Amino acid sequence: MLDVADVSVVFGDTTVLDEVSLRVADGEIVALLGPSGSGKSTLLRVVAGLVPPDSGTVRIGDADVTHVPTHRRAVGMVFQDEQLFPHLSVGDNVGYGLKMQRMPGGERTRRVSEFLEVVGLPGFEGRDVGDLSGGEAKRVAVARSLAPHPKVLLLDEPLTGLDRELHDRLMVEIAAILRRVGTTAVWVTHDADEAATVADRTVHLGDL
Ligand SMILES: Nc1ncnc2c1ncn2[C@@H]1O[C@H](COP(=O)(O)OP(=O)(O)OP(=O)(O)O)[C@@H](O)[C@H]1O
Repeated sequence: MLDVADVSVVFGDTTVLDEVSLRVADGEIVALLGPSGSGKSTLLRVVAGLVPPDSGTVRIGDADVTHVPTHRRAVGMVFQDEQLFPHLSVGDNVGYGLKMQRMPGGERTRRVSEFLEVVGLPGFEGRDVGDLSGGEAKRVAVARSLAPHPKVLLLDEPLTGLDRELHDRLMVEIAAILRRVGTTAVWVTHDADEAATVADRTVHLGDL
């Protein structure tokens, strides 16, 4: 589903990614481990189309997307400091990407409620995001990223900054959601235990 081949990224005179290759099968969850500054976020940003590689290719499904803009790559993202749109309801947050895709209102409403159910928050459409707990907000962010049916989901240390108990609970919950949906995902983490819990396979950036 995802095929990163010989990707290099150079910032100034520093080579951050040096001919990195990574393949992720359909429905597979891969954990990407590596020390701080090793280029994990940069690799996700290349897959997302936010950083153009200096060389190499990115394929998603059957398509070479190396030069395709982010919004046409069918990639979902969940970041560490994920911010929901504070001025939008929970439902409008989850439906945001669908609106961008110009999905008609009725279908959008159904898709939003489907994904709020998927993340265990049925009926939360009208809630104010400011009233959500940290765990609920994170699950809304996951619903928002999954609702447009991304071909690949990229998670960049999605649980960093949460207290241990919430971290451990959400780690299990989110991994179960991704499995249920059959999502193909790359999950960046510093934490080898988190990697072992959430992923089908763990890769170390230094080995790629
Ligand atoms: N746009 C940029 N311009 C210049 N240097 C950058 C840019 N983005 C990242 N870097 C540098 O590239 C290196 C890799 O950064 P990256 O964020 O990919 O690492 P990481 O493995 O995700 O780190 P962490 O685990 O700390 O988040 C770092 O040295 C960083 O300072």
